[in-house]
Amino acid sequence: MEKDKALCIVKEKLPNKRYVHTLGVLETAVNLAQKYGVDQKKVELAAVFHDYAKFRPIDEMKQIVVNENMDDALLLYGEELLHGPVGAYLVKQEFGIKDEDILDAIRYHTTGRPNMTLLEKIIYIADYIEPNRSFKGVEEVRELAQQDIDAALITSISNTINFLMKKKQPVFPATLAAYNYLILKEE
Ligand SMILES: Nc1ncnc2c1ncn2[C@@H]1O[C@H](COP(=O)(O)OP(=O)(O)O)[C@@H](O)[C@H]1O
Ligand SMILES: [Fe+2]
Repeated sequence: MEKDKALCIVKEKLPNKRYVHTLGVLETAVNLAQKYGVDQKKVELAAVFHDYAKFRPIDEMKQIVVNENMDDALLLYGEELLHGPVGAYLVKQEFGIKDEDILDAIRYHTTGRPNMTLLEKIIYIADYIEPNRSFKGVEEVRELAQQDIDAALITSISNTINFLMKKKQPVFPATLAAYNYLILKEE
């Protein structure tokens, strides 16, 4: 599918603010893909569709997790975790996007996981640092992303874990595993 067609599809599904966020992720991800040498077409589709399912009814997303035998843990760590895996499922079903690299980047964009592909890392980081984001610590990750994508990932994942812990919210195990994987690899 062409990027412009994908953009038309998500524009219909997302409120304007989320669509503008998606455009920011697209621009940032394409930039990182050029820097790190990742297929531009794959990065474009993964970026445009990453939040495709964000505004689906929670019950519908939970039903898909159950019916499609996805990881049960997705039902236990907060509703925010549903839209990645469900989005990957829906873009395959509805638009015939079968490229597993693209689907994985959509699937894991919220939680991360150990041993992420470069495409997954780029979507994760682009989601975190796109120009419309303005939270404490974002500038440091923007700078790291230009030097060392793994360093950017360690900082953003660690910020997210800290953020969840401060609010006494549960942390999805794959996110902790992603952090450990990156730290152990550094040594
Ligand atoms: N590892 C995690 N475990 C549990 N909840 C998480 C985790 N990572 C992110 N979240 C929740 O998901 C929200 C962000 O989802 P994400 O897909 O990264 O962003 P977006 O809002 O752009 O869709 C966070 O605000 C947080 O509440
Ligand atoms: Fe998201």
